[in-house]
Amino acid sequence: MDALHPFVKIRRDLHRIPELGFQEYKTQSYLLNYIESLAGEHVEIKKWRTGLFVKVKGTNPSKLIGYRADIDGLPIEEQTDYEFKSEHLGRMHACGHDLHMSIALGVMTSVVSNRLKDDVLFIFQPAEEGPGGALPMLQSEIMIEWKPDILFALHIAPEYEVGTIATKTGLLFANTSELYIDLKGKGGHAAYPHLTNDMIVAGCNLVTQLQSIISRNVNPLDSAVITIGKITGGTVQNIIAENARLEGTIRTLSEQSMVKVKKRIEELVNGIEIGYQCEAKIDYGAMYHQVYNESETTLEFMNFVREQPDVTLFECNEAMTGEDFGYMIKDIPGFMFWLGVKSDFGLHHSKLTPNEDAIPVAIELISNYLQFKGN
Ligand SMILES: CC(=O)N[C@@H](CCC[C@H](N)C(=O)O)C(=O)O
Repeated sequence: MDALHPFVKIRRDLHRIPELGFQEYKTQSYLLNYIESLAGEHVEIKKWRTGLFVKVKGTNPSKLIGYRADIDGLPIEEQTDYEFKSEHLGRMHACGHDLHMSIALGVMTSVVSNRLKDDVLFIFQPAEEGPGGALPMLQSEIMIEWKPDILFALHIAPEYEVGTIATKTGLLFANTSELYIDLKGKGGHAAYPHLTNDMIVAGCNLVTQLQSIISRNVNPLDSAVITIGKITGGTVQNIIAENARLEGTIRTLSEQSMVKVKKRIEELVNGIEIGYQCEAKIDYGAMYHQVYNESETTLEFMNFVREQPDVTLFECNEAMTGEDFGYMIKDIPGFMFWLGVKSDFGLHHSKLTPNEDAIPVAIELISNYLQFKGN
């Protein structure tokens, strides 16, 4: 039987211990443990909340190249058949951050043993799924001092075969905003609806109305999404619900559409308040800036990928996914790309099973890219 690739083993170790945003204590300690085993005078480690900055010094640096990997998991009960399944009840690495971390550790190992001329900053970022670690990390004293000259990141893509690298210049990921709507009416006996204001009925009606914003208020050529992923409300089956809460997310390709969608949400919620004689509160939670790939660095990377024997470049369209990495490359030139990991189940699914062959492929590609870019 073939021995397990060392970074596949690391991915599996990390897969067992998914933690939510800003609670990544075990993850941080696992990463630290590994990175300290590499450490020498050329490796400088700084902790930032539950994340890490690791600088691998070059031999004669003229720039700092940044590479970011996100580290948090999701509130999902895993349903894979893995023998290395999540050990944390109701938590899962269902967005591939376990692969993102193991690939970054593999690249770091290669850069430490094969130093570049330039410095490389590895950023292990907490809370990508929410409430967002990129912006506070970017504003931290550490990153102000260690501000990369260029910066990149990857995201696994279950829809592409292993060996596919997909990206484009310009807009890659949408603008996002979380959406929380609390409704408060008047509860009462299930048999006396005329004496109550039922927030289950109001909430369901609102969910349906929200869909009309996308179909009737947003230019069809400027896509947007409103997804309500969770509804809670009521107490038991024979009591009319006094409260309901809708939790969702808004995605838009343009920043103007985000403003417009929010304005329409507020108008419709206002209508619900009047129509159902209830009180409503809207909270937008975390918002992420779009991921916009800077032309020069992206084109250079795309040309580099085209020359590599084991990978194929695919020029993809933009996606409605969000990523707070968008904040990091708002002012620092850089890019993000998709890494093919073919899985029958997609991102945020309880049965996501990325093909681990993508791990060595990515480590080799990124290590070679860094040798090309940083020497
Ligand atoms: C790559 C990915 O799946 N990212 C998440 C980011 C979530 C941002 C925030 N919590 C929201 O829901 O708006 C995504 O769901 O796209």
